[in-house]
Amino acid sequence: MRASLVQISVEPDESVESRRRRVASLVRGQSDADLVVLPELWPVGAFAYQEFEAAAETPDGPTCQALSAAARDAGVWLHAGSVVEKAADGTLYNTSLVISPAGELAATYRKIHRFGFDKGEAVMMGAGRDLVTVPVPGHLTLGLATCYDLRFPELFRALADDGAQALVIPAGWPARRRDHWTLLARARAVENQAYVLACGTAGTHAGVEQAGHSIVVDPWGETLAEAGPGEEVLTVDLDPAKVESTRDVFPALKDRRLGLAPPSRLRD
Ligand SMILES: O=C(O)CCC(=O)C(=O)O
Repeated sequence: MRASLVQISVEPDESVESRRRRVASLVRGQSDADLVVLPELWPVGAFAYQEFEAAAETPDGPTCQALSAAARDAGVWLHAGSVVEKAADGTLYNTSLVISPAGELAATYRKIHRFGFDKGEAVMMGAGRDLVTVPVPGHLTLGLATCYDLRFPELFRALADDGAQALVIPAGWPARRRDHWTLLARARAVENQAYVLACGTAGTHAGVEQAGHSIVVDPWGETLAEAGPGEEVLTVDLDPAKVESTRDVFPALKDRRLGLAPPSRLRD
């Protein structure tokens, strides 16, 4: 399975509409891939809180339409990163879109852990509640998470329990915590014996310099590829058999002692 992570630069001098056109064209250029992954909230910028309301759309809105056409033209599965979703009741969500090679919206995932503590996304957006896995026929089963979710290992263990073999994490991770990003990406791969495909943004928006450094880690924890800080496409071949062989050769997941974890404590 060939995966291409498209690390997009998000800068304030480019409009949402022109970035959408540019990104659709970048996706069309990835027709050699089976799966293309984009970052978190790339249309508006993950830290452009003031613009969330104006940029909000439905899951099948303009970003989905532009990217569905691009996925169909390229013949790829597309994790289109996330958009600001406005639900029917007016609540905003940070929602990832997965589009099939036929250009159909195959899955959505609302970010469960909202970033910002007492401001930004944490107060402006609703929290997702559903785990989402997406089988890519003939390839790997994807487990979906977004940015700050990376800090919550229990989410990834639940995704692995649900059959995830590749953990796909679009992000808008700040440069000043770049070490956490790569460390946690590797940790999630090692502890779940799964591929990690973590796609971040480049550039600076809303005064927050982005880390870039998108990274692909294999189920043994080896970094297969890591981007630099700027706009870049990272292309990596993944071997679906490696997940099962790693779990067979080093069957640590079988040694779990269940019942030690506290019950789920999702905040509203
Ligand atoms: O956890 C972090 O350090 C960054 C998280 C973040 O930027 C986000 O979730 O948007």
